Amino acid sequence: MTMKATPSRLSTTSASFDAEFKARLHWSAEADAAIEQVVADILADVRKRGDLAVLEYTNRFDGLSATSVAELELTQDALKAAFDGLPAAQRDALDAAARRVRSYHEAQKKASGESWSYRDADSTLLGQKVTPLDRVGIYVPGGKATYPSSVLMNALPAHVAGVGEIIMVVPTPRGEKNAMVLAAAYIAGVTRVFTIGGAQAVAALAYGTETVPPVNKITGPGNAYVAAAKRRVFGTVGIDMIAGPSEILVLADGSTPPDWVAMDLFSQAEHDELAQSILLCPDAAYIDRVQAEIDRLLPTMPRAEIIAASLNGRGALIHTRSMEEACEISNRIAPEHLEVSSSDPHRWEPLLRHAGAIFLGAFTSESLGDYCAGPNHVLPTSGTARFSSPLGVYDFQKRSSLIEVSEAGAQVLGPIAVTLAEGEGLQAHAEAARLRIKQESLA
Ligand SMILES: NC(=O)c1ccc[n+]([C@@H]2O[C@H](COP(=O)([O-])OP(=O)(O)OC[C@H]3O[C@@H](n4cnc5c(N)ncnc54)[C@H](O)[C@@H]3O)[C@@H](O)[C@H]2O)c1
Ligand SMILES: N[C@H](CO)Cc1c[nH]c[nH+]1
Repeated sequence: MTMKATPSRLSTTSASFDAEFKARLHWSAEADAAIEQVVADILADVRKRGDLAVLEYTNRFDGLSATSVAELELTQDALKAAFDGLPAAQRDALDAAARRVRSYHEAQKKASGESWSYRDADSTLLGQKVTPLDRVGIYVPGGKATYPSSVLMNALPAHVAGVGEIIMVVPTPRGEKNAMVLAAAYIAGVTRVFTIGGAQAVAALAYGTETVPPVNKITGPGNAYVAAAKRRVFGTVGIDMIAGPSEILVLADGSTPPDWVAMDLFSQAEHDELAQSILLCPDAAYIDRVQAEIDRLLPTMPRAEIIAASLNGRGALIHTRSMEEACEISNRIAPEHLEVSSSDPHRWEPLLRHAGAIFLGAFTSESLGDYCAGPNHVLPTSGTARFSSPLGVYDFQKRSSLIEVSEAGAQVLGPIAVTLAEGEGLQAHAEAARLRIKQESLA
């Protein structure tokens, strides 16, 4: 039987558009009660039984027969050996990608990640001290594909931030270790690596076990189980964002070759059956041509089954009245990746407000951002780009306010604080400020 991928065809002029659009829109782990229940049970079990539970789930879900979690830790020698053993082309590509990702994040740190302070005229000092996190856990997915690029995207900004210890987890289904993943961990200076994944790995990092140290924050992308687990451990640890199944939205004016657009839609669909690829375009004939390219190209794809499941289940080709309307719908979707496939991308960019990353112009395939453009590929999904940002150096830092009030400053601030504290009925607050006000200022 020939496999077909026919994303839903919608039109904004149809009376049923809003309902159909809503039905297609966001997948969310919250909506999937079965996943939520499985994840809640795994988290509780790991919290209670530690290593033993991690071991059982890892053996069950990843098809291993390990006898201890310690056995699942990789040594630094193993990481180096993987790097040394790579074919030169792979080593060079990893090095080149790492250089670009590092430079981008160094620039990001300079722009917004440094401590700052200033003094008032009375020499009171005010500012913010930025400190790196002590220990972070980075999740590198590994169930349906392997992600050396996600090792770099997680670990390099952590390094640039100055994080003390970087603990990486990555599932290795059937015990198959990917040499590029290990080599990327070596290049990016990861401190410890455990070959565990899913909700059990998130739990181990959040609560700690006999073998896996507890971390301050967990970052990184993953499938629906990982996304649900991260959401649930928030509060015990920090998390970066919800970075679940991948998404692409292509906003096309019809000027890009349709096979380029079809392949860009495939590029995210091939991650996961739950991934989402959407095309928005005011030209119905162009949408037909993209569908024809989907039909032509699908049989050539090694991951055709996953692509077809994703496009049939969650994909959409949406005919809009205009590019302006396409931009407005894109803002409602708030996609992880937004490609502006237009001959005049800068005309539309100012209209676009919500997206994890915006790719401008026909030559900017989203996949270049996945690997080596420089910005981070760990991005918010499921509409969370309305309030979340790409993973960055700032995720691996925290800030403390700095306040040093001079004696003169205490005379200015004290009376204000006294009045407000008394207004709140908090007498000790008022007295603490009053004690520092000189008698002559009170007179
Ligand atoms: N948003 C982003 O920034 C971004 C970046 C890269 C990848 N991704 C996404 O990451 C995901 C990677 O998913 P993956 O599956 O390849 O790897 P993964 O590592 O996220 O998940 C694999 C793990 O899921 C768990 N699991 C699988 N089936 C289970 C079940 N029935 N019950 C309990 N646990 C189960 C297992 O523990 C397994 O080890 C994809 O959805 C991809 O689109 C997102
Ligand atoms: N597209 C993913 C983010 O959703 C990142 C990635 C890694 N490798 C390939 N792609």
